[in-house]
Amino acid sequence: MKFTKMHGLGNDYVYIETFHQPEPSDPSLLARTISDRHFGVGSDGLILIMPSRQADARMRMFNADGSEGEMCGNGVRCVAKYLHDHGIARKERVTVETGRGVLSLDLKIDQGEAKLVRVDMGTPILRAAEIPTLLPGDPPIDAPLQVDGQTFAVTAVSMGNPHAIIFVEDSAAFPLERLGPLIENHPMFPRRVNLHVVDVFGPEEVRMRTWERGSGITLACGTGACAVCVAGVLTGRTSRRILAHLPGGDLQLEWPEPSESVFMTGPATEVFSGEWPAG
Ligand SMILES: N[C@@H](CCC[C@H](N)C(=O)O)C(=O)O
Repeated sequence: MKFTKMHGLGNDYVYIETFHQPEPSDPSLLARTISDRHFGVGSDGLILIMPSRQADARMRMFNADGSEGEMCGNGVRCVAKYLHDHGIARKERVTVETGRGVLSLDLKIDQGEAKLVRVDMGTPILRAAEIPTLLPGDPPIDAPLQVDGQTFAVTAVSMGNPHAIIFVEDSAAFPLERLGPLIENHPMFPRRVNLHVVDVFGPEEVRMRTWERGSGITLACGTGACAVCVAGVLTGRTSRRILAHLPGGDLQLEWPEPSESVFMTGPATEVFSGEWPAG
């Protein structure tokens, strides 16, 4: 089975395209084996690029633990790049069907290759029941969450997948490795959650670190950066257009109006291709 390794700001996935080969029989199991950084290719998960009746392609994403996520912001930029660069949809605007509907992506082409992608990520979901979270508030804004004897102020936002945002003084000092799994699996988040700790440098600039549901610490999270942009506006900490510094690099986020889409702009990079022995 042919695969391509790609990343968005170091958030790396193994991509398997099923336009020209059969779908893997058990993508959840394949995600677990192929993502292993010692015994597999090594990645934050697996992404399938599949034919779609509604869009140029359909994306399915699986975390490193084999669980399926509804959306992946860094992943969908790479899918758009793959569609363009590999000749499946050689256009400057492509559409991708995801777990949160059909998204539209604009590609910046340089010497025949897509380098930068701007994505219409759709409107954020702010109803607590649909995020889903049992935290107080609709949406929960700086709601108290007790973890390990401490209380954190948490804002919850869904971009199709669930996110919890905690604003802190110094995200670099936050014990993400220890508290990440406790918050991911907290009873307040019935479908688990992606956690982001954020320090605000100014109304238009933040720094963030992420613990991802199903994959642990990653170098970047696209849907998470969108959720941080929304949480910054909801809590009055940032303006509607921000630059987010993530461990793997920078993303630009924009949420023009409360009822409108969030837009994310960032790079997409292909690393190498190979063949995996079994599907
Ligand atoms: N890295 C992604 C998000 C991947 C899915 C997430 N771990 C989940 O389970 O919701 C991104 O760039 O958005």
